[in-house]
Amino acid sequence: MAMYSRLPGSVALITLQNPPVNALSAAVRQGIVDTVQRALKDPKVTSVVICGQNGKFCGGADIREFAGPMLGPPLVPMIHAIEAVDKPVAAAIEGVALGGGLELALGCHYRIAHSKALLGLPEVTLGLLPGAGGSQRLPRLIGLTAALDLITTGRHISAAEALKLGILDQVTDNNVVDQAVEFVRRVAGQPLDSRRLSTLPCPCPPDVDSLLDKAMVKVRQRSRGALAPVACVQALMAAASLPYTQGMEKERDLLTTLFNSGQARALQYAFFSQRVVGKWSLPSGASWDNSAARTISKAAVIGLGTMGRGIVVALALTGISVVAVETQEKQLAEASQAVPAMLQREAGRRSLATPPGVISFSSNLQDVSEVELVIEAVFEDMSLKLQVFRHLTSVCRPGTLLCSNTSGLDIDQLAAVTQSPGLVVGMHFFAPAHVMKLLEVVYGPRSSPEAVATAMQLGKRMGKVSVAVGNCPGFVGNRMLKPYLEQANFLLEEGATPQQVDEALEEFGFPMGVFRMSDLSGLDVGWRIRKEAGLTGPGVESTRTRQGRRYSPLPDQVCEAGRLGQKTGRGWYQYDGPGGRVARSDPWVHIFLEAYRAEHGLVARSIAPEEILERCLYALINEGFNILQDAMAAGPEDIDAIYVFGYGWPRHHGGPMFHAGQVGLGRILERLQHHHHNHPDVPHLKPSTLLRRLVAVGSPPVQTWREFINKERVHSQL
Ligand SMILES: C/C=C(\C)C(=O)SCCNC(=O)CCNC(=O)[C@H](O)C(C)(C)COP(=O)(O)OP(=O)(O)OC[C@H]1O[C@@H](n2cnc3c(N)ncnc32)[C@H](O)[C@@H]1OP(=O)(O)O
Repeated sequence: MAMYSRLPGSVALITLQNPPVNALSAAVRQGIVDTVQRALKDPKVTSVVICGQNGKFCGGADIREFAGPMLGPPLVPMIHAIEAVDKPVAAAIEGVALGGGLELALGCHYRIAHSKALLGLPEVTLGLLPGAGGSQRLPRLIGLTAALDLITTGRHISAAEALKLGILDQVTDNNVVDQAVEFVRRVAGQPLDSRRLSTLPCPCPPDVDSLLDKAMVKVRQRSRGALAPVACVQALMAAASLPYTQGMEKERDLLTTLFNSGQARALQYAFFSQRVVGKWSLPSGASWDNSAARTISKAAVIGLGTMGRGIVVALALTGISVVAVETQEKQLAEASQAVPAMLQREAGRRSLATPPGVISFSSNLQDVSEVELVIEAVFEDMSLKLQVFRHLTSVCRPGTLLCSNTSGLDIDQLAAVTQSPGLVVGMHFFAPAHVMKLLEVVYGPRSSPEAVATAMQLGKRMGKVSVAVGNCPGFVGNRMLKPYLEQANFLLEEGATPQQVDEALEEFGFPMGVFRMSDLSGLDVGWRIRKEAGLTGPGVESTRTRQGRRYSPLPDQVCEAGRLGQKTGRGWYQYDGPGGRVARSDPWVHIFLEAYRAEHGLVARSIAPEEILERCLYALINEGFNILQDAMAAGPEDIDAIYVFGYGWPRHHGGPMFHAGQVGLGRILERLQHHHHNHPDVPHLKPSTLLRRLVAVGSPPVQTWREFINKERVHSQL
């Protein structure tokens, strides 16, 4: 809806009303159309101000409406009608002007914003382009180069930057509506022609073709396979070369194509799943709205390796004071140099609302006695972690939350050695911990709702997408990674090369294929885990069946050859030297694979990219269904957010579970059955019961799975 009021004097005020972000729903658009007409017809009104209720101008088109048929007045003619008004119209921008919200403001003749407002055209992040005239008006206002940047990245900019770019006419620290009213009173009667952006030419640099070509190359590299960034560049090409009306036709055609693409649906799903995971719930019934979180102001981190350092920085960036503990003197000395530098760099990169927290370094575990929360980030070794937890429970004051940054060990085992098992949770960060957006908050059977709520809220304060997950080996992300890695190794045994596997996955949209990624992370990480699991190491027979299932000793043998990935300059690829970044095919690997196949009597066959994708992705997806079935994730959105924010799953494919729905659950089931038939010794390929149940009831949409699973559980079908 939109409210109309006549302010003393001659200004009409139109207030958008659709909490929480005044999205442009059908009712709001109808309200705008009606109130603008009213202002136009009222001879006593000489100027108009448009603002939003509750300190937010407008968060853009109502994304929830995209799933249904278009109702109510369309945005484009509505904005044209505002631009055509012969009385000055100003947008009074507070909070946000995003997407259609900014496009509405661009249709106004003037834009006045509060200094804390954020502006942007983030449609590209939803698989769309600024299709309410934004792709044609913005470049006419700020020039092609700046518009390319804003529209293809979708980034939000501050009012100060918007003023500098020429998007805003005025920025104020005072009441923005009062300022806008004063502004329009001042300009009433002045000619409006030059204020109608659709009538202006688009300022372009002399090398416009080369600029557009470079922009196209850049967007294709940045998000391989994504349609929207490419369409954004195409729309801006039209703005640079065509009259406004034809540019708008191009904008409409491109938008229609994008709207009908699976990618837009996937990206909009990803937008909502990011928000769904914040509304967490546990099988016990504890949830975000019935569990109180503690606000942490003083924390400690134990262990200052790569992960520990990143966690210290992430905490300090939120204003939390941190005691950083490392018992090895050399590591402590290095960390006390490196961490402040990391903090300074990162604080400089973000404009921090609060000053960073103070960090103190210590080699003494006793120094954590006064903190409210401890995050243990020592080496991934259960006996070492147990030792640390026993020590912590004796030195920390009662009520201190004890968290472990384990990537897959049993949280309950750690809780068992403490005096308050309810105050123990996992906080699984991803490297580098101060940069990566994902945090898995792991609850054990005894973790209290308060401990989970506190860890979830702390994650949010650190700017993370925090997802509550159950306590099982590997939790959610790494548990699903296991069958994916396993399939990749089996494909090498059967005839593929690391490059072929990586190329298929990168073509799908992963920034890095599985072997390139393993080289980056270090091959010894998985090697150590397999040794601990008794799968490899001295005394273990070198067969291709271990613990009753197919096993590939290939990655162990690569490690045994001293090839641990980028850090040793050799792994699945070769690099310029230790620490090198550019992966090149290595003849050693090809000879090694041939010798391995010959030793085991394997005949290499040619494997199509489709099979590579099916084997790797469907095995991973199948494990996702097992996780949902075991109630280790509350819903498919949780799994998808984990994969998008922590594992490089291409956002335009929504996440593994969403992708399964897009491909068709029947098809996934059929292909898993096919591959399991061919590889009966691979349990990960055996279709999960949940997948079968979903197919049996007609493959309902992903948004309904959560409810379905809960019902099935009640009726003991799972
Ligand atoms: C063509 C396409 C056109 C013309 C478009 O305009 S597409 C839409 C472009 N706009 C955006 O992409 C903005 C999306 N929203 C955001 O980025 C953020 O929500 C925000 C910056 C506006 C506010 O952030 P924050 O304060 O953190 O709040 P939440 O993100 O949690 O959002 C609160 C609830 O509002 C819902 N929401 C937000 N924006 C929209 C929208 N455009 N349409 C519908 N609903 C929206 C969001 O889902 C939250 O809902 P709940 O989870 O509370 O139910």
